[in-house]
Amino acid sequence: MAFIEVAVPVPLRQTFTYFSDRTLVPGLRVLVPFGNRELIGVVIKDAPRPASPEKIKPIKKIYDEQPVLDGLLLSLCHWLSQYYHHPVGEVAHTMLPVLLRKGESAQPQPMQFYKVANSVDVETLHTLKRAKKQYALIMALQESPLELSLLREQYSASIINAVKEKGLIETFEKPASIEDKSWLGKLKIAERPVPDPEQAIAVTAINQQTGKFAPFLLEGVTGSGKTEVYLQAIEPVLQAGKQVLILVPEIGLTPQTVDRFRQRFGIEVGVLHSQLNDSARLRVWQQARDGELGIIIGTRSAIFTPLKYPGMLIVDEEHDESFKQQDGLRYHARDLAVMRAQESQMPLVMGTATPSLETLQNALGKRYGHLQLTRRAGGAQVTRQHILDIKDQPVRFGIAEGMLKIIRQHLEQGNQVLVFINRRGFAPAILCHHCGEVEQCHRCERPFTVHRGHRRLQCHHCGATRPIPSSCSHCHSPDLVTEGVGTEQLEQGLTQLFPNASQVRIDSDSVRGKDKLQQILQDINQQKYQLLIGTQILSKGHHFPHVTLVVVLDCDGALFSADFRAAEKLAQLITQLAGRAGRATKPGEMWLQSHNPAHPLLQDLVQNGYHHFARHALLERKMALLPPFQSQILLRAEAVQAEQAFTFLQQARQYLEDAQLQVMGPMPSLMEKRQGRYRFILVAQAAHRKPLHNVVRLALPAIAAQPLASRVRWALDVDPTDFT
Ligand SMILES: Nc1ncnc2c1ncn2[C@@H]1O[C@H](COP(=O)(O)OP(=O)(O)OP(=O)(O)O)[C@@H](O)[C@H]1O
Ligand SMILES: [Zn+2]
Repeated sequence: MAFIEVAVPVPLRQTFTYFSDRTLVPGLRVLVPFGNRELIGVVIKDAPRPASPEKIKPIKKIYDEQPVLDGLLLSLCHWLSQYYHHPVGEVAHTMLPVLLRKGESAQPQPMQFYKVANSVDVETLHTLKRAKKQYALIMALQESPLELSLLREQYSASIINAVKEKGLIETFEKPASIEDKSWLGKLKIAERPVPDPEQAIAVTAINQQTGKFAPFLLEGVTGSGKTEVYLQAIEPVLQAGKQVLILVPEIGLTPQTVDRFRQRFGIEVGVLHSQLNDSARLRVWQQARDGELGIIIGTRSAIFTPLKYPGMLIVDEEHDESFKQQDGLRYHARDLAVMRAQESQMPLVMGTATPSLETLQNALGKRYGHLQLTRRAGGAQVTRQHILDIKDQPVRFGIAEGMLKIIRQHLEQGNQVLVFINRRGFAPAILCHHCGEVEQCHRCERPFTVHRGHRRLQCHHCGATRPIPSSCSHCHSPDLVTEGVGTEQLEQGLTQLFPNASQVRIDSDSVRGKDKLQQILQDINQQKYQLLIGTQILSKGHHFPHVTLVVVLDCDGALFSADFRAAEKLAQLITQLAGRAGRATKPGEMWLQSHNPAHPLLQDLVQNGYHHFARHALLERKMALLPPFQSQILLRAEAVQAEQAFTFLQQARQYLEDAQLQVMGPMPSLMEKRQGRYRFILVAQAAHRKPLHNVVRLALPAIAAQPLASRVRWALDVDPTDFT
């Protein structure tokens, strides 16, 4: 009999001991009794013989023969649990694909596919033409057979059943086997551009470090050919039969990237993103683990993908906020990438035009190799940036007269214009013209956004919606007016102002659905649209060769934010937006509308660029004793009664008092109330990570044992990036 330590997915910072009739290797999944439930846990190691062995319960079931967390991932799991002060059982769960958390087999299973039945002839198909969806399904299957879960995702059960009953489709099974390194035989390098000198230096520098832990910041201005550097740097890695894992902010937003990798190497690329169904996700996980994929591209959680032959890690747009998980285990995928690269002894390339100050500081401090691309690829010119002072200027739909003129010029030359605004919806507020009352979400105490298209008000903080009222909720006057401009209104306005320019709106309301954005992006590059109106989505890595003008309507709000990262984020956004213009042969320009044209941040950015801004911002952070020169840990608490959340943090504060730490708060979060709960934060920071983490580690049990701990919602956030 053996005693085994198991990590169980419960919010307790410990492992639990069970017995088994045989020894078990770490990383296997087991079913264990826990209270009156049974839970799937992960074997951590052998446990010492407990004091009262008769009280130990048996392991009920062993799911795996091979560990689902290999040695390297298991040590990453321990590191995560330590560093983020998070229960190890929950960490192990987070690291696994959903189906494995639920107990599905980790071994590849035969897959059910559908194809068009052999007996179907043209005439039968003809009779289907009126049943449009059934017809579409048949046409799709005729192109290539589809796996069952994918088919279910795209077509309703009734449609699938209808064609099945008519005998038009039939199933077949694909065997479960996975072919180790089968991609290597198919690998062939498509024609590629000759790298310019800076690109060549970067590629060589990376390749000299093969087989070693070597983190690099690839700081390259927008359109400088960073992706081309990745492509050329991974070439020898793939040729040596090793795998490459690439993290990107959001694949839905940059489908072009995946295509570029596929086309360059002619092999299947494993793709992991949020819209993928659970079985497809598990399949990629298996293929990566068993060496069947050479390239895996995924979003944040793809950092947990097991690799049989780890060769290189790439984090594209490393500054992107989506790499930080904002609930549960609040990990930063970029920081984990550093850990993984170190464990597996491989190079890590973090690329961006707008490095986070954390990564930049590591590069400037020589902890990371620093590669720079200072020129745009293929002879494209740098986007010229300007500020338009709109004080006292007449404004229509949020656009100043002067700006309209500039837009008109670009449109008349047959070019595309991108207009950015940070707000979706019709207007960010609706208020009573008689008494001034603003319609607010009671649960968040913030104004409702007006969505004319849906005829509803929506709270952008909690999602609550209700019909647009016909009279003021306070004085009942029917005279309600909207305040400010959102994408919806801007679109209507621009249609009026430029009736001859075809336009498209791109925000999370207008591009719902999987392939819609991809289609729109294609249409944009085929010049179906002249005016592109949208939110942040438009700032992400897209290649728009015909855009020559980018207009930023309103960035003043961010200039006065209480969040110390607001300036960095704004500078990144503006620079990335500017990077969408002038990427090909035509020169591009960007105009920022502002009531504060002399603001030092805007001036610095426009005159000297992000490169200069970021180095200056680092000096400021240093003087202000802020990250990356200080480490922070944040304790958040929220409760229906503000008092409780506040008091909980105030009591917690006592346990954090230490000469080496600076503790700030409790203070209200930037968003003081959300979904009916009041929210407070407590920030602990220190110049060195170690003492900070030690104090927090010792304090946590006492904090968790406070009576209020069970009455408020609270969480710990290590290296926090979000203070809302
Ligand atoms: N050496 C080169 N010679 C010619 N064209 C190149 C070269 N390198 C890259 N390009 C082309 O330049 C364009 C921009 O390159 P790429 O998309 O790699 O830039 P990027 O730095 O990743 O851009 P961004 O960060 O702005 O998204 C692409 O169309 C690419 O094919
Ligand atoms: Zn709300």
